[in-house]
Amino acid sequence: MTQISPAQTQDEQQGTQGAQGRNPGTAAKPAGDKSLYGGVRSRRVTVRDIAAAKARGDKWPMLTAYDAMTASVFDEAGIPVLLVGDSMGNCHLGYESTVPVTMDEMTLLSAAVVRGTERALVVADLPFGAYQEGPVQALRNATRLVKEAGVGAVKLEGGERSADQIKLLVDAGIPVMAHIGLTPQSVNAFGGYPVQGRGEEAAQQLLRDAKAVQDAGAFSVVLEAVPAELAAEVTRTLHIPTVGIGAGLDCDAQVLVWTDMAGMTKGRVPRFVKQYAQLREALGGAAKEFAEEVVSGTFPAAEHTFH
Ligand SMILES: Nc1nc(=O)c2c([nH]1)NC[C@@H]1CN(c3ccc(C(=O)N[C@@H](CCC(=O)O)C(=O)O)cc3)CN21
Ligand SMILES: CC(C)C(=O)C(=O)O
Ligand SMILES: [Mg+2]
Repeated sequence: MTQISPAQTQDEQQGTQGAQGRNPGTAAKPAGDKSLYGGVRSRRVTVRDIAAAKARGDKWPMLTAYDAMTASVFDEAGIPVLLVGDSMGNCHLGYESTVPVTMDEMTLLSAAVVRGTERALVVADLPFGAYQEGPVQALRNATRLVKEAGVGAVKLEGGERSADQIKLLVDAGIPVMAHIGLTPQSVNAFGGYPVQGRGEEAAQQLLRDAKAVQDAGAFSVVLEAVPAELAAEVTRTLHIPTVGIGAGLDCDAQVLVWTDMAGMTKGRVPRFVKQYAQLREALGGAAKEFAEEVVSGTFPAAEHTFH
C-alpha cells in the first residue's frame, strides 16, 4: 500500500534492525494497525514511520507492556508502538501509584519488553525523579534505557517545564515522546487525577506546552485527560502526532494501559478505558478450575502422567 523507501528496503535485505534488533524471523499475521509498518514488517517501527503516518493521516494504537510474554502477544497482534509505562508501578509492581518506580525497575522490565518483541517501537517512561533535576540527569537516565534495555525512545512528563530535558536528549540522538495534560507523576500536586485543560487559561497553557515539546524536538506527545475539543485543536496545530488517553477521537493515536484494556486491572478503571476482554475473570476461572481438579483428584489425568 505504501511505498518502501530505499533505506527501508536496505534494512530489510540486510536484516539490520538497529539497537533493538534481535530475534528477526517469521511473523504471525498482525491483526492490528498495518499502515504504520508501511508494508515492511521485518524490522522495527521507527520514529520516521511515525512521522510519515501523521503526514498520511493514518491513526495508530499504542499499548503498555511490562513483560516479554505479554509484549510478544501485542507485537504479534500488530501493535506498532509499545510503552513500558511507569504505570507498571500500580499495574505490575503493586505500588499505589507511579511515583515509587525506580530506574532499576524500568530498565529491567524495558529490557524484557524489547526481548519479547521483533517489530514494535519500544518506548520507556523516565520514572519520577529520573529527570526533574535537569537535562544532564535526564540524559544519563535515558542513555541507560537505550544502552542497557535497548529501547528505541523514551517518554517524560511535562510541557514547558521539561523542554530543556527534551532538547538535550534529542540532540544526543534519543527520540523523545512527550506527555502533557494529566501527568500522573504529579499526583501529589494535583491531589488526584483530575481532567486538565478546562477553562481558557488552562487551555492556553496546554497549547503552550504542546508547542514547547514540539519545538524541543519531541517526535510525538501524549495528551492525557483533556477535553476532546482542546485535544483536536492541539492535533490540528502540531505537526507531530498526538497520542490520546481520555482525549477524544481526534488525536492521531490512542493509548491504553494494557491491564485496563484487557479487563485485568483490579477495581475501578478510569472513565476513558474500554475493556476489550475480561482477562481477570478468565484467569481467575482457570485458577479455580485447576484448584478444584487438584483437590478432587481429577488432575493430573493419564495423558499428563509418565510411567
Ligand atoms: N491502571 C491504570 N490506568 C491508567 O490509565 C493509569 C494508571 N493505571 N496509572 C498511571 C496513570 C494514572 N491515570 C489515571 C488514574 C485515575 C484516573 C481517574 O480515576 N479518573 C477519574 C476522574 C478523576 C477525577 O476527576 O478526580 C475518572 O473517572 O476517569 C485517571 C487517570 C492514568 N494512568
Ligand atoms: C498512560 C500512559 C500514557 C503512561 O504514561 C503509562 O502507562 O505510564
Ligand atoms: Mg507513564
